[in-house]
Amino acid sequence: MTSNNPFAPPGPSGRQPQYMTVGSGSTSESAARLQAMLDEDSGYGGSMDGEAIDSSAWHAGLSQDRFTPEHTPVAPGESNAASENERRALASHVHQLFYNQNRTALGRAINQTAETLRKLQEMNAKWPAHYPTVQRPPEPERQPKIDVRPGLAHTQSTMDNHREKGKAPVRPQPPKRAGTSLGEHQSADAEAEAEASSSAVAKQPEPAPRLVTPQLAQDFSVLKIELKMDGLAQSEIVHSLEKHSVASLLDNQINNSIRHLLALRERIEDTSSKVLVTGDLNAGKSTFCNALLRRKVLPEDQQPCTSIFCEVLDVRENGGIEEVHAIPHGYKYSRNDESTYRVFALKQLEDIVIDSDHYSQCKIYIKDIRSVDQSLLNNGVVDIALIDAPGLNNDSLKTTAVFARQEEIDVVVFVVSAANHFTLSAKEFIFNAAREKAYMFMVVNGYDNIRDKNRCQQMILKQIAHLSPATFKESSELVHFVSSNAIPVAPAPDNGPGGGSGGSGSAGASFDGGDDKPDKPPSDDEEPTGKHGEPGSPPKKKGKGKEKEAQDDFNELEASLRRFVLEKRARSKLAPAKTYLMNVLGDLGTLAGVNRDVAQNELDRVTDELRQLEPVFEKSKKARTEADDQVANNIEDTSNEVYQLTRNTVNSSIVQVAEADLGVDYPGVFGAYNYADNLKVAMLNQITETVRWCEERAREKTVNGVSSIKSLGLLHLGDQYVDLTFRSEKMFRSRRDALARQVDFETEVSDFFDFANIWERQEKVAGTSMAVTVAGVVGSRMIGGVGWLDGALTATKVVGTNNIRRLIIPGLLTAAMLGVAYAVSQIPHSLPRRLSAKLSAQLAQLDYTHSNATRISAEVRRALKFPADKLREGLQRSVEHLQEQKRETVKVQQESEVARKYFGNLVRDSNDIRTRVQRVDLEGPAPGVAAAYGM
Ligand SMILES: Nc1nc2c(ncn2[C@@H]2O[C@H](COP(=O)(O)OP(=O)(O)OP(=O)(O)O)[C@@H](O)[C@H]2O)c(=O)[nH]1
Repeated sequence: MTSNNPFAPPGPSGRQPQYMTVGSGSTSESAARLQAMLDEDSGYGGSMDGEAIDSSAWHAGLSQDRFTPEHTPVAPGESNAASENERRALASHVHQLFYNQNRTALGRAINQTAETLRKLQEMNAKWPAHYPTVQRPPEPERQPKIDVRPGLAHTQSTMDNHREKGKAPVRPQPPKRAGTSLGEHQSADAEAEAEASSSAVAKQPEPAPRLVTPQLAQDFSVLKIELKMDGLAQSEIVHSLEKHSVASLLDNQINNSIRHLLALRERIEDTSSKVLVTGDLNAGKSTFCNALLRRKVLPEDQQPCTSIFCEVLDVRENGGIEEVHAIPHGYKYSRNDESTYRVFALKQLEDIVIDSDHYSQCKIYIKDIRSVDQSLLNNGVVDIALIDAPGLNNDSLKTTAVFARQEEIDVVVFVVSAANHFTLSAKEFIFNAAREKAYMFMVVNGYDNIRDKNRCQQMILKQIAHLSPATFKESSELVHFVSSNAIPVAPAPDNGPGGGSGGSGSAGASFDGGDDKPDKPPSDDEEPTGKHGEPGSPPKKKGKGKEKEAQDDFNELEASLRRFVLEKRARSKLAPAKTYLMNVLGDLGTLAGVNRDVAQNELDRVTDELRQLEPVFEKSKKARTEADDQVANNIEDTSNEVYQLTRNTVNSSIVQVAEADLGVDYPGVFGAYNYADNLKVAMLNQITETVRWCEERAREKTVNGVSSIKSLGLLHLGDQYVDLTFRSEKMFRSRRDALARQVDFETEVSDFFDFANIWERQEKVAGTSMAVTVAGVVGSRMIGGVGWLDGALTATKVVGTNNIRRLIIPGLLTAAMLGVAYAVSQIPHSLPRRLSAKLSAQLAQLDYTHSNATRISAEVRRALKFPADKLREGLQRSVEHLQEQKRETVKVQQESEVARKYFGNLVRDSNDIRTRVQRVDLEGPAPGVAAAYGM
């Protein structure tokens, strides 16, 4: 298409083609302003708290979804050519197509985003995501969920004061993943970002583990975690939260987000637009609604009557049946479920609207008697529902305010009495609603009653300027001074809502103005009615009657309202979805980016940790084996050594006990037996003492052994080695005096005379005679009891036959005496030997040496075994601990690997969806339209 195409917009067209204008020619400029106004409307249609619609690029164009009726009311003198109408109809269809395309694209994006969020939930359950906390600046206004009305600002400042004044709360130890958060291991980007930030931020206390930079936290809009706790700053609360708590908060947030996305999907799929008509009691709301419908549907009365919300819908939505569905309190309306409402005929409406005791609202299905191009309800493009609200008074003010905030309310029409102006309730309502919906459609009704119309306009506009500056700015388009009762309406159904301005019965054709028109015909000197406040706006033709003027004004209002509703629809339905999607996907991207980096950091950290852990683990295993061997050897060597030492020492002690100076004095032959007993005791003591000495040595060796085990422990376990107090005195507590009981031998006479030994000894001793020898021999025989005769014979042999007779008697005596004396004198020498020999024999029989050596070495072994076992346990524990650490680290490594991949993909996916959402152009002309019109 070229610029000379027959559909080219007439007149100088800026960004707004003229053929788009609905209504009189005089409104095109206003319409253009409305577009500009919509550009700036950041609150209207916003469905979420704080949800901002970035409409800076908004401009009116072909893309705008608007009703282009075949017989659009036009200003006098404007061409209403068929081609114009066709073009408008065509444009309307194209716009609808474009709207549908956008709606489908957004619907698909919503599904994908919800699915992505669900997957994030699953991931978050396995790998608790790191979450940037909201580190709110101290200004009270930054508190998003707290009323921004100045009066309430102190709420937040109190919290901050708490934070400043209160002592810093004790923060728990960081969770395990501490080292991996960007707060500590910032990625290059995050670092650059941190550097770019103010020094104040840099001076902030060390970011807590799971926090990322505050800047990132600020970026979050939808998935922001809001926490409130008295006296604690947000960040401090999150600081103190364990990672699973953060994860469950995020999970909760995701749930909310998914819920909201589904609500948005429902909303964009909903083809209807709801217009809430509210205002003071008796302002003429019902009359206004009836005028819009050109039919007397709602009861009008001079006294307050509407006390429930009455929603007027097109009859097609109820299968073509005109009726009223009254919804009792506590029921959620569902048209297909008759148990949720009660059905009444239209004529019963009068009774229903006042019955607020039983019903909360009602749905009125009516047939709009006007044609599709004139009808507001049945306009061929969008299903509009008109909601007549109860007059604002103390009871319903709150309810209406809540109602007005509902997402499905696209437009609020405020009806104010021209005579009464704004009441306190009205002001309060507008002030509150202005936060949600920046623009409001104002209908100043009952204008016919006003004589000084200029003054009235000025006063009302002044009030509007104060109450809703945005609306005031566009007052020419949004503020209308009309007389609703001047509009001819079709009569009420039989016995239906009575009173008011029932028309002649020919719908939309009769302009008789009704019975109760208070106006008299205008006089020439009367102020002209018409658009207010527009400099240079042409005065109304004076020749025409007031009725016609009032109808023109109302027509103008209708055109503006239709524009407002239809144009708003695209923004109020699609824009919140787009904005929310952009926000949530932006958040997802940020969250994913942060977590991808965290996962990467974590992966790097654990990989590094594993690299370091591997040799430590191997070393620990080796140490365990080595120390095990060393300890075993230590025990073996020590106990063997102790065994040998004991054995040798005790053996030699036994052998030498006879020679040892036992300190027992020989009291003489008469105390020989005592001497023998004492000797025995002394010998036993000597041997016992030797054993004790061995035990002492064994104790020393054990102490050495224990300390060498300790050094092994310290060497291999370091700090983890648990030192044990070794109390060596507890060793060898028993069996030390057992020997005396075990050894049991009697001293015999023969023990006193060790002849064999004496013989040996006398040869060595000088001066001993043969007689001694003889005496010894004889004596020994005699004493030995072998027989004295043998001894005598032997002596004969020795002495010789010749001397025998001479020597026999004295010699024998002497010899015997000498021998006995000698033997007796040898008792101190003989007895110890004999006793020691006997002792030795008995000890040998008792296996004394071996059993003591075994006992002592066993005790040593036992004493060493305890610390050795402890050391082994410690080493084993250390190995197991390292093994566990390794297992854990490998697990974290695998999880981080998975998380890194997942979040990497999430970054990509969320960006992809976001790009697609971004491409959904709610602002510019549809590409098809642009092409068709050569734009
Ligand atoms: N003169 C004049 N009277 C009007 C106009 N609009 C409505 N009225 C009358 O004002 C009275 C109240 O009108 P309603 O439409 O019932 O007012 P309402 O705001 O719906 O009242 P409630 O729903 O009870 O709050 C009726 O008697 C109407 O006929 C108007 O533009 N001019």
